[in-house]
Amino acid sequence: MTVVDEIPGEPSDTRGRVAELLALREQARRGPSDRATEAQHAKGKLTARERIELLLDEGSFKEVEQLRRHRATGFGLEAKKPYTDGVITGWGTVEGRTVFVYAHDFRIFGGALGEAHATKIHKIMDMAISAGAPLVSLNDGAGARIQEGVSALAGYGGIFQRNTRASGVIPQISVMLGPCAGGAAYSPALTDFVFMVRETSQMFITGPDVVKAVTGEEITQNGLGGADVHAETSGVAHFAYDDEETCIAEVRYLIGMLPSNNRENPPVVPSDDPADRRGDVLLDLVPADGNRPYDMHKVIEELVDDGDFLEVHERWARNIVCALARLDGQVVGIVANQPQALAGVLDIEASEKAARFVQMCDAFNIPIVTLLDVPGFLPGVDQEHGGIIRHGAKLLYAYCNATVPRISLILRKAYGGAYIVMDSQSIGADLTYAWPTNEIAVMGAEGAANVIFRRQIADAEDPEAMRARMVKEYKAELMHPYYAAERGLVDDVIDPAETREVLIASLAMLRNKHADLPSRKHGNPPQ
Ligand SMILES: CC(=O)SCCNC(=O)CCNC(=O)[C@H](O)C(C)(C)COP(=O)(O)OP(=O)(O)OC[C@H]1O[C@@H](n2cnc3c(N)ncnc32)[C@H](O)[C@@H]1OP(=O)(O)O
Repeated sequence: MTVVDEIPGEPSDTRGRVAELLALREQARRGPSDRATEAQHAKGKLTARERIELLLDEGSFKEVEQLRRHRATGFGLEAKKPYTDGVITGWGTVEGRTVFVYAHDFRIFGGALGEAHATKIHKIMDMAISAGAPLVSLNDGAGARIQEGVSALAGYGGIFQRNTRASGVIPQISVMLGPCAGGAAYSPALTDFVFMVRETSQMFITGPDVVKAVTGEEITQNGLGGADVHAETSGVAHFAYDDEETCIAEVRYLIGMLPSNNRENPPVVPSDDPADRRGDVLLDLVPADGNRPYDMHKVIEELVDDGDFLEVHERWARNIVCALARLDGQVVGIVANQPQALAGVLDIEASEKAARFVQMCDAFNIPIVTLLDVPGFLPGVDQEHGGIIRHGAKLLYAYCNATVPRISLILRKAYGGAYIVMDSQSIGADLTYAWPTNEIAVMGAEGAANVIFRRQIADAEDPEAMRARMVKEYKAELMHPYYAAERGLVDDVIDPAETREVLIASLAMLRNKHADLPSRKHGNPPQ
């Protein structure tokens, strides 16, 4: 394939040159062959350009290095030098705001990454960082291009380094739309959000063949690294959808909730939902009895603008809910215990999930609202041996480090370390509220009485009667709803129906909050 063969006009004048350019562009846009496009569609997948069209506002895409080709040799590569080199890069807009994008073209070398392909991605990442705009990768690639050896591996290194440098500076969103192996799976893991599509996208470090050779385990690609696995079990994916169209529409929705970079605030969308709307339904929705479950989603729905929220990691660690929503038009990150799953305890996965979310909110100037109804950390050998101490510490560290406005609200119980960790006043919450159903203590009354009145209970003629008396005494002394308010450890006890109004007024007061951390290279957070 040479340029000369394809010149439709006379190249010696400018019109001929322009005709040549248009022909080359058309060739690059079309891609390798109709057959390759049909094969891509037959797998239930869109082409890279079709995906970009769905992501960006109509007609806004500006491509960079469309005519780039590789210069690699060997293994027949000299004869196969397609334009774009298998990745389409550029920028456009989402709801009028600039967004950078790169999209692997699976029709070219299976979207595998060679040297030219990698440097195109490096360039667009550098542009996104300089311009201070989000970067979206539409991944459908087979990892390092085998024929290019170490050059391909080095290309990945350049991406990882830029992912890390861009972390907390611009939002980075990875959309997985095909089988992504090796390096193609690591870059997404460094980004803020990972989206996947069921059946057609997979992520793994080594595929099923290698797994079988090394461990003897037999498993399908989806069983090893499909969307459900990563959205429910591993926590690698934040979102999973049934088709590419819905997935990419949700990426657009998420972008609308995020600032373009860490120096901006998230976009405010004026809301018709009254700031002082009462939530009387909350009085019945949350049972006063701390042991009765309810769905925290319904509480969030009642509090936020128009009942709309975007749940992150919806199906992983369901005992904690992390969601982006708006209160009077302003984006907030909500972290809430879910009494409906594992009674809302904090365990290893819930701690990791919430820690990453809090960290993301803090990086991108999103105020955090924490809704507590937590019986404590989950006890057990598995949890202790699995490192609940260091995983729980991640959440503690993330909150302690966060300088965005932070408001916490205790709905019912908040016991022990979990109370402290979930944005208590003592670790820096700007405002803490409690409903009159709150119960804050080191532990539940039964457990507490068994420890501190052990001797009295053992020595009593009727130990059960003594235990009941001591539990009652402990509750009356320490577990009444105004114990914390009397000590200034919550700023106010509020009527649940007025929660929305209180949160909105508090956020408005905190809008210009400014807090500096001591100068340091970086912290050393628990891992
Ligand atoms: C640091 C790292 O990234 S290490 C990881 C290196 N990558 C890998 O080990 C993955 C190797 N590839 C695969 O396992 C499979 O190709 C899969 C799972 C990604 C996709 O499988 P399928 O959908 O069946 O596609 P298929 O295997 O036909 O590949 C499509 C085309 O891409 C090519 N291709 C696939 N992977 C690569 C690669 N890593 N390098 C170069 N070309 C590749 C195939 O040769 C094929 O080319 P052709 O159309 O000219 O025949």
